[in-house]
Amino acid sequence: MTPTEKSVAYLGIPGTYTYISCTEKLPDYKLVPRPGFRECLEAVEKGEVDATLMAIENSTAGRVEAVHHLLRDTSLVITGEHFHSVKHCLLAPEGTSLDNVTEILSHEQALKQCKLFIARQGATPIPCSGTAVAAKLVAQSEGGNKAVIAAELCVELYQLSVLKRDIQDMKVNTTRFIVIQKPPQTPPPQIAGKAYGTSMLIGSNDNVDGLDVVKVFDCISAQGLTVSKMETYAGNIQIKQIYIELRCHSESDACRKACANIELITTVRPMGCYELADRPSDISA
Ligand SMILES: O=C(O)C(=O)Cc1ccccc1
Repeated sequence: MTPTEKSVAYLGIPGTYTYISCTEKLPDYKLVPRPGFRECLEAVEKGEVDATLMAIENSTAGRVEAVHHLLRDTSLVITGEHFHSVKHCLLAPEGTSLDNVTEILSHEQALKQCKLFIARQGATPIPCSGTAVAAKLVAQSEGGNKAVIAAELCVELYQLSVLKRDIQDMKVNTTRFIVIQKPPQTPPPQIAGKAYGTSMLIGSNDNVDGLDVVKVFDCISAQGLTVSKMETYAGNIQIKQIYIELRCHSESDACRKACANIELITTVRPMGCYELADRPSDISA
C-alpha cells in the first residue's frame, strides 16, 4: 500500500456484496477483509483503515439490526451512502442437481431476501458470517446436497456453478450501504442542486421516562424538514432513543434550529452528514 492509498474494511472475503459495493463506491481504496461487522468497525476505530462500508437496510428484508446496534456503540460517523441492486444466485459444486439441494448456506440478510425460494425448495437455511465464506464452504463440501446464495462473482472465485439466477423473492431488491469513518469529519461543502442527508441519535438509552417522539418530530417539522428514516432500538418496551436521518445538510439553518430545539428536550448526537447517492429508479425516493 502506498502511503497515500486509502483503505476500506469490508465484511467477509472477496465476493461478498459488500466487497462488490466497495469496488463501486470507493474504486481507488485498498480492500481490507474482516470477518464480521464488529471487526470492520473496530478496524476504523483503531485507525487500521480509513473507512468501512456496511449494509444498513434492504428493500426486502428491512434494517440490518446488528449494524444499528454496533454503530451506536462506537463514536464513528456516516460520511456517505451507496445503493446496490442485489441479484442473488443459487450456486453449488459442478454436477449438483437442484432436486438434491436440502441445505442452503448464506448470510442471514441473503437468506431473508430469498425466504420464499428456500421454502419452495424445502431446504434448510444455514446462516453464515458472509455470502462468500458460505460459497467457499459449499465449494469444499461433499454429498451434493448443499448450495449457497451468493453473487455470481463467487462462481469464478470459488469454482462453483450456477443452479439458478435471480432467486430473490422481490424483483426489486436494493441494499443501501453506508460509509463509516472516524470523527471529526468536516461535512461536505453545500453545493446548490445537490442533496444531503444528516444522521443523528436522539435521546439516551438511560432515559427512564422514555422519549417524547412527537415533540422531537414537531421540532423537525417546524423547520420544514423531512425525516427519511427512523429506527427505534429493540430491547426496551418504551422508546428511549431513536436513530433518524433528515433530508438536509447539517450546517443548514433549518437543521441547526431543529437540533437546538430538540436539545431543549433531550440529547442529540450527530452521526454524520453526507451527499445523498442517486436513488435507484426502481425504489421510491
Ligand atoms: O455477505 C455478504 O455478501 C454481505 O455483504 C452482506 C449482505 C448480504 C446480502 C445482501 C447485502 C449484504
